[in-house]
Amino acid sequence: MSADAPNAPVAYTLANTFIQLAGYLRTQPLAMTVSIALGLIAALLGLAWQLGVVWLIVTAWEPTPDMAGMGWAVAGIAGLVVAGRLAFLGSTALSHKIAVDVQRDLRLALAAHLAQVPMAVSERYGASALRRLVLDDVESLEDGVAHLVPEASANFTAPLIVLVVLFALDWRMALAAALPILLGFAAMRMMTGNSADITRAYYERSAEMAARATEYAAGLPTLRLFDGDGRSLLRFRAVSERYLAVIGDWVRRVLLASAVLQVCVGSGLLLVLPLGLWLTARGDLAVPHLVIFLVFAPSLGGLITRLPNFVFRFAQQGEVLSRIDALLAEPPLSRALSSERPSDRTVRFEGLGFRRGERMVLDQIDLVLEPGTVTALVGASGAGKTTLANLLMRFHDPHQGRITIGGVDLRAMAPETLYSLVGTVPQHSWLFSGTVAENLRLAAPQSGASALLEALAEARAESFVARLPGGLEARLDRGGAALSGGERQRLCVARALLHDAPILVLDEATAAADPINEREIQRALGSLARGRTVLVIAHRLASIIDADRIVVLDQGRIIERGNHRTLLAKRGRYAHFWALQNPTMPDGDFP
Ligand SMILES: Nc1ncnc2c1ncn2[C@@H]1O[C@H](COP(=O)(O)OP(=O)(O)OP(=O)(O)O)[C@@H](O)[C@H]1O
Repeated sequence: MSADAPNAPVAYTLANTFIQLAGYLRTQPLAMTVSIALGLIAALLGLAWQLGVVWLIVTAWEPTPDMAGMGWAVAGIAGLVVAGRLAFLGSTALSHKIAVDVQRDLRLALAAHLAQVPMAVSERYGASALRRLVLDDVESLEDGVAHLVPEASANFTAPLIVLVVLFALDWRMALAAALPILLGFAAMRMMTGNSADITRAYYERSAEMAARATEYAAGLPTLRLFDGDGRSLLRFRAVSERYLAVIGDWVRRVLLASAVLQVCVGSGLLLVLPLGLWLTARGDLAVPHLVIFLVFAPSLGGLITRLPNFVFRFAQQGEVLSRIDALLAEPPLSRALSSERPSDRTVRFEGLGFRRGERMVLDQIDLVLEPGTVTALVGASGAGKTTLANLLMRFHDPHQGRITIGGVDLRAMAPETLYSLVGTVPQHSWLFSGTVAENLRLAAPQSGASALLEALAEARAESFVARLPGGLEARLDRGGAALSGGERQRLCVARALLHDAPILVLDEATAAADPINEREIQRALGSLARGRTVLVIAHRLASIIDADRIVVLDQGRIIERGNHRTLLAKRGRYAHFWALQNPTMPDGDFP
């Protein structure tokens, strides 16, 4: 849901965002009601002490002022001021507490939602945008929840009450007091245009800059080698300049608008004072009423000076909320759960098709992975191997056909069931910031230290983990950046061993390893694969010559299948790949 229709009136923007923000607060209705009520009480106490000031002025004007009464009034005013401040502090303290809870719940909701939507969604957003959304955007809601909702309730209610009371006292004077506000509104609207447009442009440019900065930092080693003339720096500069242009435009408009506003606010008394004196001289306005107008008319001016700031902050919140809502509105993978249990561990791809845009990247795939067998996927880059493996892990749902395990469609299977059946050692071994043990227990939370060490030994990772300071309790930061690619991969093999899923997806699991590491990993994978149903993607054909079945993909279709010997004998695409990778091996000389 968009926070703001294009060119929507300011009041619509404010009300819409207010309602959206309030929607996020519905989990804490009592706390929020108390916070808003305290804000209102603070505003009413503010009006009350100003009325006290009116009474003091009128009393002091009398020929024989009531000195004792004035003394009490001063004490009362002081009390009201203090009580007003306390009520306001109570309101914001409570709203800050609510903001922290709302932010925590929202981050958890976003993380949980991201785990349920197709991977295509996170691919579309990109890591930088998702990080901004979950961290920065949710963080910036603090302003909306902790400040804007209670402040807006108080700051707008009090002037509205004042306006109603002033109109009840004397409509001509009230109109004179309100006229600068109406002029100010109109001028501000003309100067700033649609503040939602400005904040959207601001966000887009700053997101572009963040993405470029991340890309620049990540690509520095490559850029140093290839970018001697600093072209990429120039590109980054162009992005920064676009960002500065948006800020410059905004500052110019705001400066002009606020100058106009100051004039309007300053002119408030210019109308009220002469009109009031004239009406009083004619006997049309009582002196106490004149004093009320003189005291309260400037507070209406105060409202309008705060308004641009409120409008901008509300528009900013509206933008943030629309981004968060858009992500939460991404439909999750379907969960048409079936009570049927998989009858066995046979995996079937039946008439499978998957599109990227208009292009079929997998088409008419029929394939059976028999329990306890190893099936290797082979094919040129872009043939669809990773996509097929990802579909088995249900990162996406197929557009045609289906995948079943033991006769049950993946779409009807509870995610817990699916992920207890299917494990993986991914292409890019992923470790999170935490200890080695915590990383391993992600797969099997209940495992004791001895089970972890056993898995590490089987994954040929025991000796390098023992060398880390703290061993199992050694901390891994930045995705395990301090480890080599092969070491990270062996930890992932250990994690997969602990996961103990009967079906395993291996995506180029030895790609990151040196020859010694590779031998170690092959051994580790050998133990991992034993007795399991394995789907392996391997570019190096030497590592899959013992596979029970090799499937050759080309542009999303299966073009050959068989074992190493039968495929070589066929002298088709697989034999061609083999010859390319093993040029020294004579034709027909099979290992
Ligand atoms: N996120 C994406 N968005 C759009 N197209 C994609 C995306 N990921 C993959 N593709 C396209 O889908 C097709 C299949 O890609 P896939 O990664 O499955 O191939 P692959 O055989 O695993 O290639 P490689 O061996 O290079 O990893 C390719 O044409 C690729 O360009």
